[in-house]
Amino acid sequence: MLSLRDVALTYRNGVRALDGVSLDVADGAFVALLGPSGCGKSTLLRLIAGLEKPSRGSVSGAENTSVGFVFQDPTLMPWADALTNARLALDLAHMPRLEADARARDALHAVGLRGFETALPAELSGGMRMRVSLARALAPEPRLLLLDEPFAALDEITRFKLNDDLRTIWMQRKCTVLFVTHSVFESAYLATRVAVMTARPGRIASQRDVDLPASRSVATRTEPAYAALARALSGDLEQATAQ
Ligand SMILES: Nc1ncnc2c1ncn2[C@@H]1O[C@H](COP(=O)(O)OP(=O)(O)OP(=O)(O)O)[C@@H](O)[C@H]1O
Repeated sequence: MLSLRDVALTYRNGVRALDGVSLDVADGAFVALLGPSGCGKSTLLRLIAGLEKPSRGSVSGAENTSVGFVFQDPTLMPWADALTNARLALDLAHMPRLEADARARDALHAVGLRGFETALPAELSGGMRMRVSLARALAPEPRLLLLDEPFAALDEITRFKLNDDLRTIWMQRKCTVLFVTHSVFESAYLATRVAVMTARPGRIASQRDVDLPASRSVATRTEPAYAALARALSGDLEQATAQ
């Protein structure tokens, strides 16, 4: 569905963020992008979303697809309640209020925020604010969901819960997910495939299919197969960073 071929991007200040990225993401896949700090993971997501143009190579497959974007920071409008925040993209698309409200409410329910429609961001915890941000991305029912280290700033308990909820949403909505993370464990837990990036200028150094049962839970985190995968990915990451 989504295909990147030999993509390079050099910023105007001369920083070579990416060089030679090739990646295919099948319809319905959950791909984790794992890489060291500053390797160009965010740049890669912005390219896919059409927010940047490659200096070389091609990005295809996402042009006519609805895309949802979730950033590390929830970036909510502080004066607006959860429902209004979740409705933002629908309002910008001039969707009739009744339908937009229904869709935003559905999205808030999907992320576990039933009953918090009228809460302001300041009245919500960090995890709940991230849930609103996720609902805002989900409300237009995108086929492709791009997440840029969305849970990095959250405590471990909250992050684990959001990991499970994101897996459930992905399975229910059957969308394609591209998830950027620094965490070997998070990538192994979430994805169907993990693509490991090199240090800057970033490219895909290796990819590994995640051969764990589709249903993942707290028990997964202590299974030998999960530990073995995390160990293998740590090795991949070490090798990629040395390149
Ligand atoms: N708009 C820009 N102009 C110039 N340089 C940029 C721009 N955006 C990013 N960079 C540089 O490009 C490189 C890659 O940045 P990017 O944010 O894509 O990396 P990242 O892997 O997501 O980093 P992190 O994991 O730290 O969030 C960095 O060195 C960054 O400073």
